Amino acid sequence: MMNNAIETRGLRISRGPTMVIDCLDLTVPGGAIVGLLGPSGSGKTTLMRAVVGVQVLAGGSVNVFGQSAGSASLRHRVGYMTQQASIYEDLSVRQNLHYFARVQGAPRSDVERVIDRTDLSGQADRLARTLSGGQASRVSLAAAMLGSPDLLVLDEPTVGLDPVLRGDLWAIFRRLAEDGTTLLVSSHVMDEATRCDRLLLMREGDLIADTTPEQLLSTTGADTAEDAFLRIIESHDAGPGASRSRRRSPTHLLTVGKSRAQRKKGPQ
Ligand SMILES: Nc1ncnc2c1ncn2[C@@H]1O[C@H](COP(=O)(O)OP(=O)(O)OP(=O)(O)O)[C@@H](O)[C@H]1O
Repeated sequence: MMNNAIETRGLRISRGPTMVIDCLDLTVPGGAIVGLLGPSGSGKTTLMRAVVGVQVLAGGSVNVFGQSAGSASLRHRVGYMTQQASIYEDLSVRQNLHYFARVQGAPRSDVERVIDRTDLSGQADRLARTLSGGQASRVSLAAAMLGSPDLLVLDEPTVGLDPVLRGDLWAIFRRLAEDGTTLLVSSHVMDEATRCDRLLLMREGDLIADTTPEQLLSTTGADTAEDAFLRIIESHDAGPGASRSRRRSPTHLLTVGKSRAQRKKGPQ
């Protein structure tokens, strides 16, 4: 039986005094680029931290390929690229990657493979501090790719990059997905939605839409992903006081999650 790449059930996470994610159910099948989109502060990083197993849970479960997130058996199957480039500035690109390969127990030969896959051959011997933002992002991505993980969790990998560099990174993501890697990619740039196979829209810790780029546009009638998301958010924010048909329209073909207030009212 094929395990889902990611499955959360009744997931609850508090950060500081705030319950950031409250009862999140999510299923992500493997082998695709899954966009995790939502405004700043909606809980994308928190969810990703739970998926890679570095976040304390207040309740519920997170499974990755059928194993509890963070378990030792997943160590080589999950790669994580954090929002901040985590590389040593006084080492070259190649030295950084040799260091991370050693820490992660990845084969030495992997270093040249990931340099090649991220188009860093021309910069391999340059000190990391001399790299542009786009090149530094690719080094972080290359480090996450060491050991050929089955799931790559990439937290806002394109933030701050110009459209050309963003396009280059998305081309790399697509090649990885074609080779069978599952990618969970967060962004708050809504036009990146169209580059994904599947979309999860988060808002204030809730999953408010689980859809595809095509479905997103066709069901909302919007011309752009940004407009479509705004329509979904408006519909969702109509809240429990709104009529059921109003709440579900125009996103009735999407899997729209219940808001926290709706969940507290119980099944409807
Ligand atoms: N270390 C922390 N302590 C307390 N609260 C936190 C902490 N980190 C995040 N939060 C809060 O948790 C909520 C979700 O934050 P999170 O970083 O997961 O959102 P995000 O969608 O990834 O945002 P962004 O797109 O800006 O990275 C926010 O309200 C944030 O203020």
